Amino acid sequence: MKRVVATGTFDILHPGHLFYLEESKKLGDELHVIVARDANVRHKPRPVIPEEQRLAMVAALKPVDHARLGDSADIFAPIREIDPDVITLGFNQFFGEDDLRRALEIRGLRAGVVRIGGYEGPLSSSSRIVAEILARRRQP
Ligand SMILES: Cc1cc2nc3c(=O)[nH]c(=O)nc-3n(C[C@H](O)[C@H](O)[C@H](O)COP(=O)(O)O)c2cc1C
Ligand SMILES: Nc1ncnc2c1ncn2[C@@H]1O[C@H](COP(=O)(O)OP(=O)(O)OP(=O)(O)O)[C@@H](O)[C@H]1O
Repeated sequence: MKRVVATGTFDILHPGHLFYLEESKKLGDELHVIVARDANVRHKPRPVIPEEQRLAMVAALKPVDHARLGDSADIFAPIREIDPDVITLGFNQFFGEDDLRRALEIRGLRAGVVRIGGYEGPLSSSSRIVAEILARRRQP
């Protein structure tokens, strides 16, 4: 049984998320998704959708076998529990492949790291969807 872990914020779902999760699932038998905690999203504006609601939507997607909220303090705690064969990074995730490989090795975790490509859709980005909503709803 080959386990794959995918991660992300998943604030306002779009086909780019689906593409990332489908490609991740193809790399193994069981796809586990770690959804970022609200408090841990500091590299961009805080998510609009609360963490439990983001988790519920991700868990309902076809390629996803298991989804959970991430740990608040140690991002490697869920990895230790799941013990995946592969961890996928999305095309725009800020973690570097080699940095992540090194961090796993230091902790004695055996997972390989694979970067998934980008999906080209007209509105396949949570922040672009938010920007589009703001632009369309702006009062004249
Ligand atoms: C291997 C790995 C494990 C992660 N585990 C957690 C976690 O336990 N808790 C959490 O809040 N975020 C965790 N994250 C971070 C987020 O899921 C997400 O990748 C990060 O916030 C980048 O978000 P983005 O998808 O918006 O670029 C993890 C990321 C990686 C790469
Ligand atoms: N268009 C896309 N193509 C492929 N993968 C994507 C796409 N958009 C997001 N992903 C991947 O899905 C996962 C979760 O993405 P995230 O929650 O950061 O959404 P996002 O749309 O990229 O957000 P934002 O626009 O705010 O940066 C990440 O691994 C990310 O790389």
